[in-house]
Amino acid sequence: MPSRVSDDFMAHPVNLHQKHLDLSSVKELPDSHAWVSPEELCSSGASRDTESIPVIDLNGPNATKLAGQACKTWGAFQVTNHGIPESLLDKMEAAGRKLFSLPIQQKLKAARSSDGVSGYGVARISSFFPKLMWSEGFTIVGSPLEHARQLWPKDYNNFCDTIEEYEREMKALAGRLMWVMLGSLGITKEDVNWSGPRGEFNGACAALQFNSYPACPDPDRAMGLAAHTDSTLLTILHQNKASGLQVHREGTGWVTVPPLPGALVVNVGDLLHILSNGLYPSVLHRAMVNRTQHRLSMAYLLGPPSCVQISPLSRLVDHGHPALYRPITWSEYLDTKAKNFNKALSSVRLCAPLNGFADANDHGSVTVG
Ligand SMILES: C=C1C[C@]23C[C@H]1CC[C@H]2[C@@]12CCC[C@@](C)(C(=O)O1)[C@H]2[C@@H]3C(=O)O
Ligand SMILES: O=C(O)CCC(=O)C(=O)O
Ligand SMILES: [Fe+2]
Repeated sequence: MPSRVSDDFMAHPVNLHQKHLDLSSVKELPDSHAWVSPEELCSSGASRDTESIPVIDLNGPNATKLAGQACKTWGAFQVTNHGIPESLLDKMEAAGRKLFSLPIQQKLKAARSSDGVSGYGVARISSFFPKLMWSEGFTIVGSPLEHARQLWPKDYNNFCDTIEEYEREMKALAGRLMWVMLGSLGITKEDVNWSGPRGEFNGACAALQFNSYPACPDPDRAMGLAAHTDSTLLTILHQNKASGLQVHREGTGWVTVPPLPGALVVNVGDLLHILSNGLYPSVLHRAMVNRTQHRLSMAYLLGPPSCVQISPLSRLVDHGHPALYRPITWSEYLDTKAKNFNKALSSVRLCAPLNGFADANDHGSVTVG
């Protein structure tokens, strides 16, 4: 997946030394990481957080209906009773903590290459912003073995075993969630031929992303992970007990998603937005940082099999509801995202909305700071 440094980034070159700062040892927010100036800070109002995304019991009798409502109105929900053992979530969190606490020189041995997807580094979307984010990430696509070996030459097996177990469990949960979410639209296994004979999404591609947000000396002026939508069908996110995830809703603004012990956050991604012909809008979200706690999150990013062209499901398309998006594969979409970032979804759109307003997901006007 080639990514091209954006013109915007070129206009704001970043000092390469600062690109790999050891954030946990920085005592004062450097200008390279200051998203908000002291003057702006005085005038910016705090968000109220009077409501948040629904919490859905996956084994509850209304799970399908509630998930459908949540996807339509928020593009996200939290799920409980999902069947992922808490001990596995704890093990993954510990694995992430161990990884990010390595010395920076060690982490850089597993650095993501400029044209690669896997490895250690800043968020891929960094190139679209003039300032750096207060975070570091580690992406796994396929086997983690090579990078784990570079990080822990003598002791990489534990990490790989934990990742493998987590991916297995997440794959099963992601398939189950897909059917809960699609089921609410009346979609059945026959409507999605690439889901396989038993609808297990066996050929699906996925990525795993660890995010680390060290405690920050000036959190109100920093940004953990800038506002974005995920280029996925769906994303299953686990956050540790430090809050920071916010989702955006039209008319409401930014809303915090509080960490609930044992719960997982489910986000609608751009490809499910396309598949549902816009009925489930992908959710704009971001991560904030805080002064005292180290925040960790891990995302399981589910995509379709690489050869599959994703387009609006034919059951959702008729005379009154024309297909709004052209067919596109996941890797083609990731390329488009790497070039166009938050304009990627509208660049795949076939016809402009009748009311003349922007696509529900075309968040070009939302301020990210
Ligand atoms: C499969 C994916 C999805 C990616 C790219 C690639 C691997 C890493 C994913 C993320 C994870 C962090 C946010 C994001 C915006 C980023 O910078 O890297 C995601 C991006 C996307 O959803 O577009
Ligand atoms: O850290 C978080 O809560 C958000 C992470 C995220 O959005 C991502 O990895 O795509
Ligand atoms: Fe995300």
